[in-house]
Amino acid sequence: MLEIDIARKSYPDRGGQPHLALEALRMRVRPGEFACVVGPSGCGKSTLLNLVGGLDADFQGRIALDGQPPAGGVGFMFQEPRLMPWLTVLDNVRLVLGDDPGGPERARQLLAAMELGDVLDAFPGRLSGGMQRRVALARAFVIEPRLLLMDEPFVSLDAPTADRLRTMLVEIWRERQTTVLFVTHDLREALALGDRVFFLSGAPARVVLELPVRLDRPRSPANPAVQALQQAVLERHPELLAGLANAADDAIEETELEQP
Ligand SMILES: Nc1ncnc2c1ncn2[C@@H]1O[C@H](COP(=O)(O)OP(=O)(O)OP(=O)(O)O)[C@@H](O)[C@H]1O
Repeated sequence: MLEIDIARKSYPDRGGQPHLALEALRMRVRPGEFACVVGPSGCGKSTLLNLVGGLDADFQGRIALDGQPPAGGVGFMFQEPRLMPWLTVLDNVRLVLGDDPGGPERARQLLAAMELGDVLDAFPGRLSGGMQRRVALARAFVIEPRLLLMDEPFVSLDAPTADRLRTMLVEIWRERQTTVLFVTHDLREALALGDRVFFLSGAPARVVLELPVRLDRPRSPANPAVQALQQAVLERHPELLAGLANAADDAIEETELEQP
């Protein structure tokens, strides 16, 4: 179980005033659950992931994974793939493995599963944006993390590429039962991916709504059931609409594009 109880997280020095980013933020994520976090731009989503991943310890509160601070066994995937340009695809994934004897074989298998078996020796500069994200996805899973933190990993990709990556992510997640905390601006993406969606308020961010998603998988953001759920959420909680990038009008447009 991932337990997040953040009493306060503030940043110093904002025009002389401290900026209170998170306050009274509480979340519980079950083992193996795919949890999504949505919220307005700048509300503190990346801050939350940094605290959960132990990249920032300067906060008041408690974060525990199975009762312990979540040190080690935590994987990250960010908005940018953050690959080393001077290393090949295979070496980028092997880089995070340390001395793990089974690691290199696992790296090859994961890259093959990501349909990157033919470009193991290529350098990242030669790859498309979607391929680079697939390398980053393989790198995130190769350490077999207990917890995977994802910060808008599919942003700024075209829709079919992002969809394909989501499908691949859900496939590996289901095989491995990794606990995932996935941050996105896009409510439809959250509803397509998550077992549970946490909605954050504007700063100081706290959880204002927690929504279990019980739709069958596989789901895509364009799936009518996902769109209907999005509409239902926004009709019932119009206050959420203000801050979310994915306004209801977008959903209607996409539904029309889906018509035969
Ligand atoms: N190192 C820092 N020092 C000072 N203020 C910071 C720092 N990092 C973030 N902030 C501020 O804290 C707030 C939350 O930032 P954060 O990046 O966590 O939001 P976010 O929800 O991830 O944003 P976005 O949706 O734009 O990705 C913002 O107002 C930001 O300016």
